[in-house]
Amino acid sequence: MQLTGFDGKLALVTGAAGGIGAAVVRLLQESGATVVATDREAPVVGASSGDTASADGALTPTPLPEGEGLESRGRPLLSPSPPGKGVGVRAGLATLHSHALDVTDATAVDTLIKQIEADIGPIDLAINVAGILSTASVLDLTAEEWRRTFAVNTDGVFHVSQAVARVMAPRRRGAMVTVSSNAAGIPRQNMAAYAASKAATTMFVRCLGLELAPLGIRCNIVAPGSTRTPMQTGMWTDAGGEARTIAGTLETFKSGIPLAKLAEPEDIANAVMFLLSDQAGHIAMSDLYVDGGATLRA
Ligand SMILES: NC(=O)C1=CN([C@@H]2O[C@H](COP(=O)(O)OP(=O)(O)OC[C@H]3O[C@@H](n4cnc5c(N)ncnc54)[C@H](O)[C@@H]3O)[C@@H](O)[C@H]2O)C=CC1
Ligand SMILES: O=C(O)c1cccc(O)c1O
Repeated sequence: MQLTGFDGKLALVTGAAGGIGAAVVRLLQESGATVVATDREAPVVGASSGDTASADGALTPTPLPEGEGLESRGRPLLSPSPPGKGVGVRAGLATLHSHALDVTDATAVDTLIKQIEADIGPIDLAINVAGILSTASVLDLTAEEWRRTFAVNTDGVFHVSQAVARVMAPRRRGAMVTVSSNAAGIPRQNMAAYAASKAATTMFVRCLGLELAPLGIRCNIVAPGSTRTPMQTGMWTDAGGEARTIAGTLETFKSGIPLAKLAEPEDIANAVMFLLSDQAGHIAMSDLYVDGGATLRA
């Protein structure tokens, strides 16, 4: 099946310097969409041509000189990633813009979205990927860590989704996908703040989807399980990860997954692409689990 609906579209991605965000950006570009890739610091664009990609394919965040306009930050990506690795969308040249965006800052979110609409064009697709992991037992969790986790994972999705909804609503078209987590639905040891923040986000996106569906705007969720990105590998003690409250080896993390392997960032990005595509035209307010079956494991 060839996914369609991306050619000439404008997509905004948050958390684009991370493992999953970088994979989403790559697939969007390959599909012919113009992409505005954002992260706390502006992601380096063109990383899939090999100049700045790290071992896991994540874009390396790099601060940009101040005072540059959006257009000057965008440059065409001349070498799309190798064919065959992504979903079945048409490969082609696409423009990639890079911009710093801290999703916890509602004013910055609003300003950037207005700037994109004025300088580049109407946003057709928005993908919330930015997130942080908090690992502390409830007894140790500080109020500051709780607030910070919600500020990024929940408030951040609210800020971006609301600002995007406000520009999409009058046009009565568009699609949004939010990357939540399978932790949104299952209590997890030492993940109280994270899981609660994702549960709140998941319910927010369902309500958002309910309000926007009559306008023809589809809002959906992708719920990954363990995925091979810096967020995940940071917990592997055998891979030099931090000794966090939740720690284990790759084998420990695989053991809870019926498919007996971790997701790769592209597995998650493929699901995002499907939900954004024309082929998901009747899917709204849905959670798509991409966790190798972990959630329904007895
Ligand atoms: N890796 C995994 O096993 C899983 C990840 N997820 C979710 O997937 C999403 C992507 O995570 P990964 O790519 O795995 O992690 P990652 O750590 O590689 O990427 C997360 C990105 O979000 C960015 N970010 C953090 N705070 C931000 C802020 N205030 N404003 C803008 N950007 C900010 C980071 O700079 C980073 O580039 C997250 O929402 C995460 O919760 C969900 C389930 C499993
Ligand atoms: O399942 C996991 O391992 C996991 C790790 C980090 C973040 C998550 O959301 C997870 O579901």
